[in-house]
Amino acid sequence: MRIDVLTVLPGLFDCFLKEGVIGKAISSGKVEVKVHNIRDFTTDKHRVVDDVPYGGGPGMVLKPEPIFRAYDELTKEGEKPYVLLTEPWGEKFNQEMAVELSKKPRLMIICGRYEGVDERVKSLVDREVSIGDYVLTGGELPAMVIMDAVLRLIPGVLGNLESLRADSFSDRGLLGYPNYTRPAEFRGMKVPEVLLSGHHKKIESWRKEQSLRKTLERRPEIIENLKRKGLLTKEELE
Ligand SMILES: COc1cccc(COC(=O)c2cn[nH]c2)c1
Repeated sequence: MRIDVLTVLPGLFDCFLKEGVIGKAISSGKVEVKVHNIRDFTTDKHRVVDDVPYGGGPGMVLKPEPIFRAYDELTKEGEKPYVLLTEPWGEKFNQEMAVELSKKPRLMIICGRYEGVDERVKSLVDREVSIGDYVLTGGELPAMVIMDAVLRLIPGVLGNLESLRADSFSDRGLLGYPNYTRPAEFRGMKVPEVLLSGHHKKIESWRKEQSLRKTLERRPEIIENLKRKGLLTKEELE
């Protein structure tokens, strides 16, 4: 997968693209992520990327020209990217969308900022995406959240150990089961016996039950959603 990011603050991505699983996925060439400074696509001396809103009102709006110039330049060759725009009022990002996006050969993420982008930029956008109902100073962190969730789903990125994690749970948006590691007892708190039993079938069903119970308690709408989509097996429904 190739991802092009358009932002006025490219420096925010430096650590994210160097460290951890994401850093390895890029250095190994499994994925390609290029961060572009929108300012590099301005033509005026002051490299202006924003301007005051028509109709008045507070703040500034990201101008269309530099973004369109960047889009034209970056889409001259290769596959057309699936374009995301990060803004607070977009479609809510979730694991289902992460799975869908992980199958695209090429993404472009335009990071909103200030009061937002000029509306005409949306003619380039396939999906306006929000990571939550709150307002940040810029769409760069949401872009990193989206890339993190998407890139970890690319085959080979997580490596075989982690990818064996019961992703059939998180892929369906179910909450995770409790995790324990040594010691078996710590400050009087014991690890559940079943996890020490070595009985894999019992352990698997205990984890599934824990995950479903926690999801039903904290996020019943996820269970309802999965029921409606027929994504819960009948024994899971019991
Ligand atoms: C008016 O403030 C704006 C305008 C445009 C972009 C942003 C940054 O994005 C977010 O705040 C966001 C994205 N998903 N969830 C929150 C803020």
